[in-house]
Amino acid sequence: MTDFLAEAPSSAAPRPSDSAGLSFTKGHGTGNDFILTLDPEGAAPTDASFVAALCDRNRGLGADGYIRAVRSAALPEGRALLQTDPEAEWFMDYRNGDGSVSEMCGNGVRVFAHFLLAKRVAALPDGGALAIGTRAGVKRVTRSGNGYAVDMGPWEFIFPDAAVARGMDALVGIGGLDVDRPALSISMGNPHTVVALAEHAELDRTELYRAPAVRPVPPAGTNVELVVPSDPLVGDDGVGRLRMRVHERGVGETQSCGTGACAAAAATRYWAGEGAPAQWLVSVPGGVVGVTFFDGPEGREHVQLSGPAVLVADGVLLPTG
Ligand SMILES: N[C@@H](CCC[C@H](N)C(=O)O)C(=O)O
Repeated sequence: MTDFLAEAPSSAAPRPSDSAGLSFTKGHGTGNDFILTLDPEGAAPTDASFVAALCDRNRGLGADGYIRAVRSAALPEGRALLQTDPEAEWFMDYRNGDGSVSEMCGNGVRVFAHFLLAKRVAALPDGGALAIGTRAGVKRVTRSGNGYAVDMGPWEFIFPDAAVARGMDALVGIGGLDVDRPALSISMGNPHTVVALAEHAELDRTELYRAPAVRPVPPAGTNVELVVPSDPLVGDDGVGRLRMRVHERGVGETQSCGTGACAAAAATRYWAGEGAPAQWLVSVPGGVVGVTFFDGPEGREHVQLSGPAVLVADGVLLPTG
């Protein structure tokens, strides 16, 4: 049994208050991995030191993020959503591996839906959608192939004036590349800075264990996506293709980032201009996710993310120290 809790600073590492321990499930979406806990009343620990110790790959269980499944009614953010969307019974309370809170996680929300269904606390009727509360609003998840598709809502420029005037709004210094690269800052509810590189060799030699130096940094920090559009960009099937690596805010380089894939496709589509496809496949180190742009019900363009969701193991975290 792990004793990592004993290594976290004692003042900052809340123990599971329940003597039965903290039940958790390990899951991933294209290698972006999470520790999930079913926490209907919102009582499980969220202290940043606890989360960082839990997610530590050498001294903890190891994960890119920690997700509590809390009833929306048990959290102020959730109660606010319930006023307009009473279907969103469950709230995805997402934290990065360093313990910081994020507004949204695209791979996480698919894994979250799969987790709720596996725990039989939610149901997804054939052809129906599961509404999930997040800090970036309510997301609707449906089944798609062997995985799930999520209506991620509209994408937005973070610095609209510069983005529209120049097609870029930031410069990014990246380890392993000698010259700063132009970038476009895009919000998927959480912030992203997308850099296009010309060649696969460049993408391969970038050092993403260090955070890229972004100027200007969006107000709440940013996730950085490096993309190489395929050549030709659009295949005979009318689908656009990209290869992507990502350095996530609050984590480091990860195998995949769903919101990052959406932002990367949105930026590349914007750069490609009129006639660019609505459907994209984004290859990440951990697999492939699909991104589709469509007209949302309120007349704004929405982004749909699709991909797999895998649950790996259940466990119980017992205090040992
Ligand atoms: N991997 C996630 C994004 C997780 C949050 C991100 N690190 C942030 O701080 O915004 C995804 O699949 O979208």
